[in-house]
Amino acid sequence: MKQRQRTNMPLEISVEELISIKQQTSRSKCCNTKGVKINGHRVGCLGMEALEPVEMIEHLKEGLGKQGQIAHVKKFEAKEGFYVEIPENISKEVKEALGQLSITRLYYHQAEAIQLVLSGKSVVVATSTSSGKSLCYNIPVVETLSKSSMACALYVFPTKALSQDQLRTLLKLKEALNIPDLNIGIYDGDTPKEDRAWIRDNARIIITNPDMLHVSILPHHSQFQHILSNLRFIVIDEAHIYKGAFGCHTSLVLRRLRRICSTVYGSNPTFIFCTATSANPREHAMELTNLDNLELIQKDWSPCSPKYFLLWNPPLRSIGGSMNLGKDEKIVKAVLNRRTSPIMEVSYLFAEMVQHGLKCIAFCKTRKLCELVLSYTRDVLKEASKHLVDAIAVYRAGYIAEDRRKIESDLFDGKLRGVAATSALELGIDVGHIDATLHLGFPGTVASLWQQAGRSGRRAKPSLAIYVAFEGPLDQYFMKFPNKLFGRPIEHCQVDSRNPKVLEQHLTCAAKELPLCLQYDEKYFSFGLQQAMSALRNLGHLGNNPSGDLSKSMWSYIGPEKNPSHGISLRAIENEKYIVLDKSTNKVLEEIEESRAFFQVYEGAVYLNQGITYLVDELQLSTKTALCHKADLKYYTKTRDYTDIHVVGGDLAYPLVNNFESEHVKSRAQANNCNVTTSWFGFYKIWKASNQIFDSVGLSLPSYSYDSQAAWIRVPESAKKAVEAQDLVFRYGLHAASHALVNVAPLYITCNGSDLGTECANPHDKRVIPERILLYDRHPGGIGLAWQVQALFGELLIAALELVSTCSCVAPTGCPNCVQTPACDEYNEVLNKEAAIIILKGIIEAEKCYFEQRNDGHENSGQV
Ligand SMILES: Nc1ncnc2c1ncn2[C@@H]1O[C@H](COP(=O)(O)OP(=O)(O)OP(=O)(O)O)[C@@H](O)[C@H]1O
Repeated sequence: MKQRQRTNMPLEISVEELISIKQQTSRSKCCNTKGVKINGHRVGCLGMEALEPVEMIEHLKEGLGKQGQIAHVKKFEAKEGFYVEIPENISKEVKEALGQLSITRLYYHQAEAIQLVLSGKSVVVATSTSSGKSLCYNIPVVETLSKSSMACALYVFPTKALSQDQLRTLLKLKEALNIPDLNIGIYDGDTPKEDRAWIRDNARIIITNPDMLHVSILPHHSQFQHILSNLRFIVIDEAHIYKGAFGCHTSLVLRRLRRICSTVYGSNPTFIFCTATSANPREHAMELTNLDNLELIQKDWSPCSPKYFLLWNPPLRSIGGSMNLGKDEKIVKAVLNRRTSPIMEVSYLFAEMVQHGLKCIAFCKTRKLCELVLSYTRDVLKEASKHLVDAIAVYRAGYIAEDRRKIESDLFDGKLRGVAATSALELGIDVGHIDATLHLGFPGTVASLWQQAGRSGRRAKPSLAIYVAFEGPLDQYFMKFPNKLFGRPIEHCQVDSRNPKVLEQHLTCAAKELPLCLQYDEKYFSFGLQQAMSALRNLGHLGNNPSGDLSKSMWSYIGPEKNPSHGISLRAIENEKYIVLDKSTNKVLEEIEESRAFFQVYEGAVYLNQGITYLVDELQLSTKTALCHKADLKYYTKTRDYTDIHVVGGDLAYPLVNNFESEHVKSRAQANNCNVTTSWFGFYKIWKASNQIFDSVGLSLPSYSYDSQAAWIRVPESAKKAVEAQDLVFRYGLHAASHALVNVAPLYITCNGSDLGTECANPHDKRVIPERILLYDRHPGGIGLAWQVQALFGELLIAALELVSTCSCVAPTGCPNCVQTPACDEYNEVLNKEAAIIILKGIIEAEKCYFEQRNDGHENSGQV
């Protein structure tokens, strides 16, 4: 097959060029200048004309974006697809079936993947969103299964929604193929008990997830004899999801699966991985399975339409009228330096998209942000085009599965014109054509931003993506240096399958499934096997029969648990949930994980769901139920709480990287297991219109604890004294310095600001907080972030100092660009920027001195 050269270089367009393009071409189609006003500010237009993405950019320049919000426009040029004929070795029947689904030719990469798979090679396909990855596995699977009546396949998806989506696709293909005995079934937690035995015995394609493999299929593998003995293919789609702690667990589940297939059932299935683009797709897939060889396909030959990518910086606040600059110039300047709310900006943009016929997903980092964006967008639509108020919805975790399926299909059918969604919609669930995506803040990784933006323009039409910046340093950095964003390399997918703790956990499961044998099992579990097995023997979890030559080397599970897999969760999923019930309809509105419940529902809380306001009347702790009713309220509520971190010494979840010898800036930071406890003691009632607190109510709720990991460093006594010598309060400085580290962390490690927490000083709680800077992993159980932070602590301290000392803000409490963070448990109340600078300098100096002295000591003792 001959490859053709294509041009897909991104083209930079400056705002000035855009203006001149606008002047040369006709005026924007929408010339309704009246506009929607909220609180006296123009927040959108009244027009309803359908606009193409490029026209929308013009329209925004003339209207909503008039205050210079558009910091940059980048155009990704369209590229043509490179098609080839469906290979000759694909049967006439399969070709005809594909024809019925309008697939008459293949993209070059599809044909390449299919040929490799049919020749028995395992592959990883790492091409862009909507590049036809599903056919890379569906064609070889149906081709093989239609020829051999025994052959089977196992499909693994990370979510139930994706499994449902894939089932629909496969059923269409099966219908077109007309092979009645090609039974396909989903085997997950939602599969009714009465259907399970039939699926186990009859399905030739089973669609499942890693959790189900772990707790059900592998522990009861003999019940799956039919499929495991005939297993020809294992498909792992959306493989990029398997990273961090979840990836580590999944890799060990996949190794257990390979071992059982080969040792018990004599099958050696071909693996087909599909993944979003990452820096290391092949290495990542190999680490997930411990396969020696995998063919990589990453050159993408699918067509794509042009995409316009806008960077949108909310305007600086304007203060009108009778302002007396002379009176307190400093404070006025500080206020002037603040930008308007990115949440409002996204809401206005969302309304514009919907009004002008661009189907849109507004990606927000948290569930609460989704609800706020929906609610504010509806406020604009009420003024601009009332009939569209219900054409938008929220899509996020927490909603019951049935509600989410309804939103997916309404979006697909066009009943909905837009959704405000969390990353739950980032994965490839087919919601039909999307024209535009909005991104409220940087999602944490470039890979994730491209994945989200890839949800629009999936067919041949141009599309638009707008990234709206928060005031935080990372977002502002990208607004200032757009090329740093567009040129930023895609991150690696990190999996550490050698984590000894996780390996031991899965070895107990593996030994229960089939006795372990060092000689045979090292090829699945690598070199850590011997050490982990001996640890398990010492714990009394593995036992052998010493009488025979063979049985002596076979180690069975003899530990205390009947089903060891039941005690091991692959992802930090909480099983304990609170339900929120609408009293008047008895409808369950949401299920909230226990760790988050008391932030949202308590007696007197104002709770938002699909943009509707409810008042919580009662929280029943015994039944874990919050009862509420719809209420039109002019205020919202915010809990008052504090979080204590108890660092547990010794036993590390992840091995400590001894960064004394590494290339990183040296520091004595440590990473330890920790216990995080949140206590709630009250809540504020705050007027929506003015953001003014008007009431404070006490609360008595049980505290909530979870285990995680933290990285921390001690503050030297000299730094504390230096702060106090300036008449500054140490705890204010410590709090601000800790925030600065949280703010710079996403520049160095793959995470969101909200993934990491720190010890936040509470204005009403005068307890002494430990003299340390500590960053902890906010995910119950931890996802390995503390370990990454610990290795980079030296760099983070230097970057934090630079951030705070170069920030031009003048208020003692700093600004969101330096020491404030939206993730602060204490609403950024107890902060002091000047003291933070002294503390950060003090730690950096102390660490430098320590290592210099250490080096001198080594040299003096003859060591280098
Ligand atoms: N060879 C082809 N010819 C025409 N259309 C195709 C071809 N291959 C795939 N498509 C269409 O492209 C769309 C996207 O395909 P698919 O969902 O498989 O992409 P994907 O890469 O798996 O997407 P995601 O990254 O979101 O998971 C589908 O509508 C599919 O029918």
